Amino acid sequence: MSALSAVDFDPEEATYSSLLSSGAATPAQVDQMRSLRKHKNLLSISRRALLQQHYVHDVTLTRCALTCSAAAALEGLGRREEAVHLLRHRRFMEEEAYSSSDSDSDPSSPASLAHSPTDSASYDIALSKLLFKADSKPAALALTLSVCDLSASSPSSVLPADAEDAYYLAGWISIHNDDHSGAYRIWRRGAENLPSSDLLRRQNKKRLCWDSPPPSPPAPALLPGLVGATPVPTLSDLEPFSVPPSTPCPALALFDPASQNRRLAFRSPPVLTKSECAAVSAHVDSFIASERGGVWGTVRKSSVKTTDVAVEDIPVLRPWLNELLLSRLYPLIAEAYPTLADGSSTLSPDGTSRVRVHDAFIVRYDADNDKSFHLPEHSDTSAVSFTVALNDHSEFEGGGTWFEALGGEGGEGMVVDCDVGEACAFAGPMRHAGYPITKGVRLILVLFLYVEDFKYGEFVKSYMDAGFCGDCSKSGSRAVADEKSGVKPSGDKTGGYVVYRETVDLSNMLNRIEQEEENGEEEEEHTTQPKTKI
Ligand SMILES: O=C(O)CCC(=O)C(=O)O
Ligand SMILES: [Fe+2]
Repeated sequence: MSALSAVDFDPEEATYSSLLSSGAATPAQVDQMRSLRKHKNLLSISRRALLQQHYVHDVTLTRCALTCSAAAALEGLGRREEAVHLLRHRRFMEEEAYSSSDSDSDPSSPASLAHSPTDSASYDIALSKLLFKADSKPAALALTLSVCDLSASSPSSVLPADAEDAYYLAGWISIHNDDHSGAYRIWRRGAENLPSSDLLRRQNKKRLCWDSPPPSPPAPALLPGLVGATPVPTLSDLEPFSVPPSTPCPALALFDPASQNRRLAFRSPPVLTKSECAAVSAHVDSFIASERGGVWGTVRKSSVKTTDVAVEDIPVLRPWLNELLLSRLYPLIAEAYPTLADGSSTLSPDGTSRVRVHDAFIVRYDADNDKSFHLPEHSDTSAVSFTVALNDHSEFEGGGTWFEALGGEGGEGMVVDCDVGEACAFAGPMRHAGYPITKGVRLILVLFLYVEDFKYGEFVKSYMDAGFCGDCSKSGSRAVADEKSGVKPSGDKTGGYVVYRETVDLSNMLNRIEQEEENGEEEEEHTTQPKTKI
C-alpha cells in the first residue's frame, strides 16, 4: 500500500481519545494528541489535493509543495521511511515526465504545471532534512551540497530560499559531524554565491572576525585603555572544580582521563583589569545607544529570553577580543586541558593554538529593568566555553555559572562565581546554567570555542552510547529550587534548555516548509471541511 493511500487508523489515537474524554490526560499526552491530529489532517489534505490535482487550477499550489507537505506529515507521524520513499519516488517520476515531455505541448497542461525546473532541488532539501533527522549525516550532507553546487552552476534551477537553506543546512550538518572548519568553508561559499542572504553573510562575517590575524602592534596602541596588565595564568593560578567520582558527565569523555583527573571547570584570577572591563562595558553601552536605539535585544535567540549582543557586531571590540584570546585565554585552555581524548593537545606543533571561536557574546542579566534573571540549564555547542565577569559583584546579587555535575548526588549542583575580570573556563558539554540574580545587573563575556580537527561530538556520543550517562544530558529535573528566591537554575520550564541562534534558525528553517505548507493547506481545508480542533 502506498504512503498516500494508507488507511490512517491509529490505535494510539483511540487510546488518547478515551484518555481525553475521561479527563485523565496529562499535558504531554494532550500535546502528543494535538500533534498526531495535526499531522493526520495535513496528510489527508495533502493526499486529497494531490489525488484531485488541485494544483492544476490553483496557482498557489504545486505538486512538489503538496508532496513535501505529505512527507512532512508522514515524518510527524513517525513514518519516516514512507516519507523518504515518497519524496524520492515523486522526484524521480516528475523529473522523468518533465524531461520527456514535448516542449511544444500546451503549457497549461497538467504535466507542465506539475513540475518546474526548481522542484528537484526543493525535493532534495526536503529529503536532506529527513535524512539529517534520521542521523544519516553523510547522505544529508551530500544532498545539500549537490543543491549548493547546482545553485552555483545554474542559479535558475534552485529557488533562492532553497539555495540559502542548502548552504545553511550543509554548514550545520558539518558542525553536527564535528567539522566546524568545513561548516565555515560552506558558509563562506554560500555568502559569496548568495550575497543577498543576511543569514549566510552573518555566519561568514563571524569567521572573518575571529580568524583575522592578531593586531600588530598589539591592541594597546589600537585601543587605548582596552588591554590591561594582567599576567598570563598558569595551571597553579587556576582553581579547579572536579566532577565527583560517583557523578557521570559526558564532558569527561573529551579529555585524557589521567591528566584531566575529572577537573572540568576552572576559575582563573583576573584576565582583564577593572579598567579594561569598564572600557568594554562603556563600548557596549555606546554601541547599544548608537546602533540599537538604546534597546538591548537578543542576537542569540533562545527558547527563553536572553539579553545579548554579538561581539563581532561591535567593531572596536574585535581586535580586543582577538588579543585577549591569543594572549590569555588560549594559553589558559592549554594549561587547563593539556591532553584531549584523542591524545592531541590544543597547541599545534608550532606552538599556535588550535582553538577557534564559534560564538562570542556579551550577555546581560538585569533584575530591575528587563527582568532577565537567569539562563536555564543547557549544554553549549562547544568543546570549551568561557564566562568572563565584566562588572563588579557589588553591582548585583546572586548570579554565577551553575554546573549540575559539580554538585554530587543531591542534584543541587554548584555555582562558580567570578568577580570582575575573572574567567570561568569549562567543557561545553557540561550541563550548566546562568544562576539567577536577584538584584542589579550582571554583565559577562560568553565564548563558545572548538578545537580544529578535534571531533569532540564523537567522544560525547560514544560516552552516551556506552550508557555511562543515563539521561543526564536531557533533563533539568535534578535542579533544586533556590531556597531564598524560589527560582530554579533551570528556570520555570521543565527541562528548560537553551538553543542558540543557529539552532533556532536551523529548526525554523527545518520547520518552515512544513509550516508554510500547513498554512496553505489550512486555507484549502477551510473551503472543504471544518477543521478538527482538540
Ligand atoms: O550566566 C552564566 O554564567 C552562564 C552563561 C551561559 O551558560 C551561556 O551564555 O551559554
Ligand atoms: Fe552556556
